Amino acid sequence: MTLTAATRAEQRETSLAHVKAAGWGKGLGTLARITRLTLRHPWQASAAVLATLVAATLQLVIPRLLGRAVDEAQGILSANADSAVAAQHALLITAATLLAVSVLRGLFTMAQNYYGDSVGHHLGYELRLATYEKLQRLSFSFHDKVHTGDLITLGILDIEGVRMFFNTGLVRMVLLTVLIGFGAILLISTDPLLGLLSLSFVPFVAWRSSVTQLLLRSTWLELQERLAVLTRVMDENLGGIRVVRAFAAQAFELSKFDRISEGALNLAHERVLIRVRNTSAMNFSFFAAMGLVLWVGGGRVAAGTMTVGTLASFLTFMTILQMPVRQLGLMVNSFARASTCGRRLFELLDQEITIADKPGAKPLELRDGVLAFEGVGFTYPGAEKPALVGIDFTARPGQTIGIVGPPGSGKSTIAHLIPRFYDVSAGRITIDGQDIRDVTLQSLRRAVGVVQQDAFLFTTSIENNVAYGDPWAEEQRIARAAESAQLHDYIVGLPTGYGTIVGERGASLSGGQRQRLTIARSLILRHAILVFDDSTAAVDAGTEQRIRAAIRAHAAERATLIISHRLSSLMHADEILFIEDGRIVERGTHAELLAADGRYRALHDLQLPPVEDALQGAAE
Ligand SMILES: Nc1ncnc2c1ncn2[C@@H]1O[C@H](COP(=O)(O)OP(=O)(O)OP(=O)(O)O)[C@@H](O)[C@H]1O
Repeated sequence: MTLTAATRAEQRETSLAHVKAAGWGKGLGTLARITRLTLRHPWQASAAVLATLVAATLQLVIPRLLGRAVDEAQGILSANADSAVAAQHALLITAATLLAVSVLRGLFTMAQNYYGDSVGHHLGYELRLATYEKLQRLSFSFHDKVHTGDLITLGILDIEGVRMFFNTGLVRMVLLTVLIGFGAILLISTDPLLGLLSLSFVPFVAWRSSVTQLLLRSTWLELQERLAVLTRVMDENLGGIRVVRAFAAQAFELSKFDRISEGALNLAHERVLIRVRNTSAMNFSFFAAMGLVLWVGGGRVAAGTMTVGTLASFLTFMTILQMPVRQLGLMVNSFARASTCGRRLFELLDQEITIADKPGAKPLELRDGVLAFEGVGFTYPGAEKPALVGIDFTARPGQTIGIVGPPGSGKSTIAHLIPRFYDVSAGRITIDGQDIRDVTLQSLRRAVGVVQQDAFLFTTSIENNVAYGDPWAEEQRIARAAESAQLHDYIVGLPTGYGTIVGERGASLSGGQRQRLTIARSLILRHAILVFDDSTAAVDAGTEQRIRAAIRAHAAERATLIISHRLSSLMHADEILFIEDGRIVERGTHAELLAADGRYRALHDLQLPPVEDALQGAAE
């Protein structure tokens, strides 16, 4: 799924024409699925619908009672003293009934809102959890394609669109059907002409309010898009604040922000205009209809063919009906929004998880921890050229394999295949003879530790960052891992030591300190196989040597892979693989590769002039 493109395309799917073009069938399928999800809460959903039915019926009774009250009041005025008492009594009963019906209607409307919202909130909670869980399990090939921002939008705005559907779409539909449907029957059966005149504003207001809401929705989506760009610009500006200041680019950044901000302002202005224009048109049609009813009805009252009370009940009914009819647009909007948001959300929830446990997969049985690549080939999904071809090597416990090669040659790809971030396209990878695709992911990832190029840290204490893989690790273990990563002395020198909170993504630490913290995070877990993917690039040579010595002490019982651009990081390895264009083009020990006088030798002479080499050798 290319969500970025889909998002852009679907965000325009908002005007009436688009809703039609999108195909009612698919849209209805999505709405049916949302409805099925809401039915997982049958009690609350039934209570909401029942309360709506009762509230709407009671609302229909109010104009009748009011009309009767008016007739009774008129009766008091025109009656003699005796019958006036009886008429007053009747008016009191009608007034009390009216009050009771109004209070009951209020209570049932409260219940309708409470249960309607409750179903929506439960659904929102479930969908948020399901989405987050899915995102945790989806393979990297999915995350490579989809922009993180789009996933966040999906997790917030789209779930909101689906969540609101029950109350603002379905429940409102029940309310409007009862009010308009039964109301029309009541009015027309009382007086066909006056009934039709009373309802004459309904089609126009329903049409205008639906079109307005769809227009507002399309501009709302555009506004969201512009605000998202504003957020991105601000985020980038703050993230790259040092670059901006260094290039004295504040004025440029400000004008960029101002331009997008102005676009958002214009759109907001457009929205206000749409709303104001349509509200005026709807008000006009309503009052025109009311004028007609007063004119025709007034004539009938004057001719004595209709009571004042009946005319009053027509006018009251029109007033009551006005608001729900205007809300028809909100209902149509809710249907359109739920259908778009739901389709996007379900597309994500239905994504196939390509990297998953095979049915009946067993945990990895670790005996020695021998890692073997057997003729491994790999092509990234959608890529034309393979990233790796025919990779063969074996790493035994206590052994170190060094991997070196030019940028983009496929070194990190080798690291990503071992914990199954991706599955091989050819050949196989085994640990102690077991194909890693046949064992459970959990057991595999417990056995393999990858210290990644990108030293990502969480905004929490240093202690929590080191113990991320094992939150129950004791203090000594945490300190020992930090010591091996040559970070302990620095940490204890901090005023709050291991409790120091690292800033956003570790911003308060230097690049080298961040890398050493991620090394400590991996060392604490005692993986059977450890992979360092260029993870000491930001560490000075002296510190790196000390880390290497400490790792070697740990590595006595594990297989280690070191990927690096810096030869000094891997020249001590038992076997060094020189990768180019995804193939091993040279292999051997440091001495063998120097003697071969090939690419490795050329890189060596470039990086380590003879004097430094001698010093390195002495330090080993
Ligand atoms: N997620 C991805 N999707 C598609 N192609 C990718 C992806 N990641 C890497 N590649 C491509 O695969 C090839 C190998 O990339 P890889 O990251 O393994 O190289 P590398 O040797 O580790 O590079 P460097 O030394 O710069 O880190 C490159 O051509 C790269 O563009």
